[in-house]
Amino acid sequence: MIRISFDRDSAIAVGLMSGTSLDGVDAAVVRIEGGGLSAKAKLLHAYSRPYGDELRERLKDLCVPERSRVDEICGMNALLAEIFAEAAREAVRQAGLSMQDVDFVSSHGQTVWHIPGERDRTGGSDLQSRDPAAVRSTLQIGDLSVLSKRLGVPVVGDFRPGDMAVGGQGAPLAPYGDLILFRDEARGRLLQNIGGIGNCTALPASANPEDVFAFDTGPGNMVIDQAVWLLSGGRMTYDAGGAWGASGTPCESLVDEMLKHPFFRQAPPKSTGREVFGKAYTADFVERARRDFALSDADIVATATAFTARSIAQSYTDFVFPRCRIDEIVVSGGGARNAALMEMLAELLPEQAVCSSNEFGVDDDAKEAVIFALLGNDFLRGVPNHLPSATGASRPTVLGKLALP
Ligand SMILES: Nc1ncnc2c1ncn2[C@@H]1O[C@H](COP(=O)(O)OP(=O)(O)OP(=O)(O)O)[C@@H](O)[C@H]1O
Ligand SMILES: CC(=O)N[C@H]1[C@@H]2OC[C@@H](O2)[C@@H](O)[C@@H]1O[C@H](C)C(=O)O
Repeated sequence: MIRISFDRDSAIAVGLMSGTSLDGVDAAVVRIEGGGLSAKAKLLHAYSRPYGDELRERLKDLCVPERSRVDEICGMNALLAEIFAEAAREAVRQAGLSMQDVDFVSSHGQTVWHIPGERDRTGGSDLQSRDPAAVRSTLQIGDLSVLSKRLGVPVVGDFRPGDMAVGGQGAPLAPYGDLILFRDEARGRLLQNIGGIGNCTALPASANPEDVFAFDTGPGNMVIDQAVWLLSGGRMTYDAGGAWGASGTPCESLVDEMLKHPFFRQAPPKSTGREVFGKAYTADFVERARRDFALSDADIVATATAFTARSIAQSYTDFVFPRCRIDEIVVSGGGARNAALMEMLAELLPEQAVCSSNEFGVDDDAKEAVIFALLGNDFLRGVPNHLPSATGASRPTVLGKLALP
């Protein structure tokens, strides 16, 4: 086995995360002490570089098979890396550091497609006749070599395929970092990230790695964002502060119907994405809301918000609360800024304190970027950096790939 030598106890890393909401790339400059589950991370600076409307729409289309083009995926792989490099450089500058101070960058990349499990075994053991669109696989773009050559530092990335190669779903990976950052001896914590997709990590009090479980709860802001974009004729990309949603009344019977989607019944481990709750899903939802329920625009946004809140709460009732005691729900991701959504969640979950990860010293916007810095740190130390209990992998293994400058 090749083991990369990484013998320093403390490193400065930049974690990069471009998530499913396609709002931009988050960069976290982090000082990491040690490695593995006892690593300590201190966020030195968080920076987000937003994507303009044109780039966001291009990226959305790349994630829709009918509109996606292979030449554009190829080019976007290089282009996004250039954009990530600019974001990393700016984050480091704003932290008062220079690239010479940075030991490594660790990049999640941008997911364009994700097939968490084998859907179709047609062809059986004859590999050549298998349907490739049904093979367990995942694609994150933002080329690691381009990033490394531009920044002049080693870049770790492409974490998900390694988990799939040992039978996992390639997601969620954040629970490993949640365990490092939020484990508590006395209190059971549920970490809820609300990005494009919603995902939660259950950390029972004094959890060992095998006690942690995690899964995607369904859409995070994805349906709200897309509804807002459609209803505003492309002028708004999200519901700032949840104001539009708060001005309407949710149609609970439509939410009841939406919660019948098979994803919500599926037991964890499970993951989802833009393939399921993307543009087409929301276009159908908006059309039905108008045609069958005669909802106003404000009521449609309120209904999308209630759908997100109830899908999260229902996931806990079905899959978390029967398994372990939870005292606190710690929300991170851009959804923590949607007051209407946060209020609905607090109302649906009266037994637990619902708070933001900011209260634990982890910037709610930067949490995932910090976690990817931790994953890169462990890759360089040869330490397994995922939780098979969360992804369904058959064994712990070291995830990631390395590009050198
Ligand atoms: N002030 C705000 N008010 C309401 N919503 C907001 C606000 N700021 C951000 N958001 C929402 O948060 C989203 C971005 O969240 P985040 O950056 O956590 O997602 P992501 O990392 O791209 O997604 P994922 O975690 O699913 O990969 C935006 O698309 C928007 O819907
Ligand atoms: C394939 C993919 O990119 N999945 C993302 C996405 O965004 C949220 C949710 O869906 C989660 O499964 C995952 O990201 C986080 C960081 C994870 O792996 O834990």
